[in-house]
Amino acid sequence: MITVAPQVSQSATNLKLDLENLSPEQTALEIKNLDLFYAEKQALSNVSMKIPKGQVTAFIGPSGCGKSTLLRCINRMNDLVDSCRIEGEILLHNENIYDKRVDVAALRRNVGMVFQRPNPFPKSIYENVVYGLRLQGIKDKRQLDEVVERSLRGAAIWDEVKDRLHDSAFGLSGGQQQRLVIARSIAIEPEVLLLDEPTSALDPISTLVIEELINDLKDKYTVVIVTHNMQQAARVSDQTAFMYMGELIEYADTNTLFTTPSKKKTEDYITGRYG
Ligand SMILES: Nc1ncnc2c1ncn2[C@@H]1O[C@H](COP(=O)(O)OP(=O)(O)OP(=O)(O)O)[C@@H](O)[C@H]1O
Repeated sequence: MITVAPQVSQSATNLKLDLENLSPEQTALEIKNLDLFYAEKQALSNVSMKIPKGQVTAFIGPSGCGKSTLLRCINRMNDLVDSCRIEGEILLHNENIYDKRVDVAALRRNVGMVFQRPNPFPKSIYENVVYGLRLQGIKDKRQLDEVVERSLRGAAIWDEVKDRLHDSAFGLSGGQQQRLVIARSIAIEPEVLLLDEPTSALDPISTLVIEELINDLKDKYTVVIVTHNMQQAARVSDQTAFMYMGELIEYADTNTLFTTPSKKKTEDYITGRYG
C-alpha cells in the first residue's frame, strides 16, 4: 500500500498550462458536461475538461471510478455497448464527435487506442504495421516499407525487429508486442493516442521502455493514458485527472496534483488512504 504521494519525475514537463483557459491552438479535445449511463447506472457525471495538444494526460482513480469509460468515450468505443447512453459533448476541432454526421471509422483512425493486453493480429510484424494502410487501399511497396520503418522507429522497436519483419508478431515478447501495437496505431498518423493501462500486463523492464516511449510520442501526438499506477502517472504525464465515482474531482498539472492537491479526496487517494 502506498503511504506517501509518488515522486514526480524531473522529466515531467514543468510547464504549467492554465487548463481551464486553454486557447483553441493548445486544445486537442474538449469534454463538455459528459454524462454516461450503462442502462440505469450512471458511470460518468458531468465531466468537463480540456485536454492539451502534444502532451500526456493521465486519468487516475480507484477501480470502477470511470477512467476507462471516459477514455473509451474519446473514440466512441462505448458505442459498442448496447446499454450505454451518453449526454454532453466531446469536441475535436470544434466538432462534437457524437454528432450523428460523424464518420466513426474516420474518428477511430484519428484517435487510436491501445489496450491493456497487447493485441497484435495473427500476421507478420510487417503486415501488422501496414494493416490500416492496406485497408485504405495503399499498395505501393516503397510507401509501405517507409511507413513500416518510420512507425517501428517511432514505437522504439525497429532495431529489435528490422531483421525479422516477415516473422509472426506472436513470436515477440509481450512488451515488444505492445510496442508493435503502438507502431500499428501510429502508422496511420492519428492525432490522439488513447492508452488504456498499456503496461499492466508487462514486466517492469518492458514497462520502463513503454514509459520512455510515451514520453517520445508526445512530440507528435496527444496522449491520454489510463493507469491504476500513480507512480506511472507521476512519471509519464504532464497533467493528471483524478476521478472518483464517475466524477472528475481534480485536474491539474501532474506536479501540482501530486504535491499540493487542492481537494481532500485527491490527497486521501494519492497518500493511499483508499483505492
Ligand atoms: N460495459 C459495461 N456495462 C455495464 N457497466 C459497466 C461497463 N463497463 C464499465 N461498467 C461500470 O462502470 C463503472 C466504471 O467502470 P470503468 O471500467 O470505467 O472504471 P475504471 O476506473 O476504469 O476501473 P478499473 O481501474 O477497475 O479498470 C463501473 O462501475 C463498471 O462496473
